[in-house]
Amino acid sequence: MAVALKSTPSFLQLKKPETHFLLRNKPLIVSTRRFAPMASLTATRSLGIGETFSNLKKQGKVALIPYITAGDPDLSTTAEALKMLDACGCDIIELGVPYSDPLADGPVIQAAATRSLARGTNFEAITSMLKEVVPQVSCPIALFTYYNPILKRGIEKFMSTVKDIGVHGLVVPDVPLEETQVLRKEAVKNGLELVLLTTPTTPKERMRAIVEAADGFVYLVSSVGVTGTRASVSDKVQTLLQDIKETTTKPVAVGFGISKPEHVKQVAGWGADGVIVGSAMVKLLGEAKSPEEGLKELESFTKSLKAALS
Ligand SMILES: O=P(O)(O)OC[C@@H](O)[C@@H](O)c1c[nH]c2ccccc12
Repeated sequence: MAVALKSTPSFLQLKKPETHFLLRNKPLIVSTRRFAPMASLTATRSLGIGETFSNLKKQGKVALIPYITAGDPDLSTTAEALKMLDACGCDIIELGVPYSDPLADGPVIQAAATRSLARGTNFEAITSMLKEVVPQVSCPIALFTYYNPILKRGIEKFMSTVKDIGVHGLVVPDVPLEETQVLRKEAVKNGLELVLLTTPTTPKERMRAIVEAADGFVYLVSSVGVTGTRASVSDKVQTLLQDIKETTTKPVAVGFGISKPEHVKQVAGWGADGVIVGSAMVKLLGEAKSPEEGLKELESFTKSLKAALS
């Protein structure tokens, strides 16, 4: 049963879509992992998002941040994909909780959510998979979910669950900026960093408020509309990056439409601290002839993006 939102999510209005993301960083060298034993679990946590970005910055490196949909094609393949993406040197992983109404997503990620839900993927199954996998992965994982499922579970309960499974972050694409406060308070209470999103149409003042409130890093959407690969990345991103960097020293990662090594190189060259790739990854994994095939294709694609950043 969906919980009615108090106000229309700003992201969905598109005229000034903002979304609030939360991601964490990973240590650059696994041996530098800092463990904070979890109260209720033996699970340990890698470095936070902000720390991972500063590790990368010290080495002049840019974060590679993939997004995949949990349970597509199935949860055991998701578990393998998380470990493989980590082994390929991804710095942060955005893991999507499939939702019936993914309005901010384009056709590829919508289809992935539909496939995953049709298999019966639910939040409980995802969290138990993550309890197993998080300790085996050196890079931080951020759970990506729409706002309704959080409201349905209750923000406090949801946040403590996310913390207990060792997840580092939370991505909520449709929470109105005005309601971020509550989410952020609970996130901070549970040691989670909330990354906020700004877009090409976010007014300067609003962008400043988002940047101010963002933890970890700022998510800059490269183009208006929904997620999905684009033939090229708009060179407006360069100016947008400069505008944001004039207002903050926080790291800025760029997402939407990025699907080739040359896109990754270009965005990194414009000064982005991180590059986010979703649909191109989801397509390889979810639309392959078999899960093994999908993992293989995803691995070589990820390596090609990683090579473009070294
Ligand atoms: O799929 P793309 O165009 O590569 O963009 C990243 C995007 O998938 C990921 O960050 C994401 C998945 N679903 C979202 C919804 C809103 C904003 C961002 C997202």
